This record gives sequence, structure tokens and C-alpha cells, in this order.
Amino acid sequence: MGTIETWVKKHSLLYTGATNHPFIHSVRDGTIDLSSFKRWLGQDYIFVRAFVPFVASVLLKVWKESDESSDMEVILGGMAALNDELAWFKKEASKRGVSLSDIVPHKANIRYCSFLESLTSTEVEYTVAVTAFWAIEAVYQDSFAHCLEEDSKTPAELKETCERWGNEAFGQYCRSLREIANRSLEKAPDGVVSKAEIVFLRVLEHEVEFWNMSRGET
Ligand SMILES: Cc1ncc(CNC=O)c(N)n1
Repeated sequence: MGTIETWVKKHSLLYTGATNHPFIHSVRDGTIDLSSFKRWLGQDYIFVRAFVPFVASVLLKVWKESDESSDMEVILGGMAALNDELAWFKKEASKRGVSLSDIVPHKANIRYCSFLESLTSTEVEYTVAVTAFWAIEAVYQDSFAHCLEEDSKTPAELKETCERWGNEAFGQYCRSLREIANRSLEKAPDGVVSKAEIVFLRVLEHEVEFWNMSRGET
């Protein structure tokens, strides 16, 4: 078992809080209201726009710090997928009558985006950044995969959204990121491993806050 799997077990309460949030339950059982979904959509578009430069910073670190050449391809693949994703947000927003240019970022979103920006610093080690990258992607994969399970009652018009992150290919990509993070953590000094664990926990907290915000609770 890798370090990441150990941390997911050790912090299972928080991990489950982020991946089995009431927002996701409401998608899964079909009780979500349209206003929450639209709020999530607009805010997540803003988040993803901040996520792109974060991934760019990970790409820079992989080039400078990683000794495994396949790492770059996985991260570059993730980056390329974000181009598609931004186009999807625009299409989805226009379909639902959400004007993306008028979205005001919520406080929880601003805090999360600032946290991402802090991780772009050259002072932040590749190991720490790639752990955060894995965690951010994994929370969405696990969350939306729940909405596609056999017994889920996800409304037909939300299936496409859930498939975006809940699909098997995205699951495989997350496992590749986890392997990359695990291998990097294995070689890292204790101080860096401790920092990565804290960053992992911060990501989970921000994700919980993001779902809370999407429910209109903050
Ligand atoms: C708040 C949040 N966390 C993770 C993701 C998934 N990564 C890229 O799309 C996302 N879109 N939004």
C-alpha cells in the first residue's frame, strides 16, 4: 500500500466528507435543486480557470524535479483535458441560461483559488504539488462516480456532468496521478512528506467548503 492509500485510511472521515457530501447525495438521489446546480456550475468554471495555471506550475516542476519521464505525459494529458472542460462549462452554462461573465466568485471559492495560487510558488516541492493535484482530481472522480452507481437516481439531465468526472478513463487518470504521487513521496525527505500530508488535508477541507457553498450554505 502506498503513502496516499495510508493517508486516505488515516483521514477517512475527512476524505468521506469530501467525496460523499450532501451536495453529491442530492445529485445521486435526484433531490438537488436547479439553483444549487447552477451555482455550482458558475463557481466551478471560475475554479477551473484558476486550476489551469496551477497545473501549468506542476508541469514546470515535473520538468525540473521529476526523474520519471512518463510523469510529464500524464500531467500534460490532464492539462489538455482542461481545454475541453472549459469549453464544456461554456456550453453547459449557455444551455442552462447561466451567464459566466457575470459570476461573482464566492468567498469559499476565492479562498480555494488563493490556496491553489500559493502552491504555484517555486518554493513548493514537486512532491507536494503533485499530491495536491491528485487529491483535487480524486475528490471529483470519487464524488461523481457515486452518482453513476447502479442504484443511483441521478436525473438524466445531470448524467453528462457526472460522467465528465465519474467515467472510467478519468478514474484511470486519477490512479496514474496517485502512482506518480506515491512514487515521489517514497523518495522525498520526511519534511516534504509531512508538508504533502498537510496539503492533502487542506485540499479536502477546501472541497468540503466548495460543496457547502454550492448548496448555498455559505
Ligand atoms: C472544486 C473542484 N475540485 C476539483 C475539480 C476537478 N478538477 C478539474 O476539473 C473541479 N472541477 N472543481
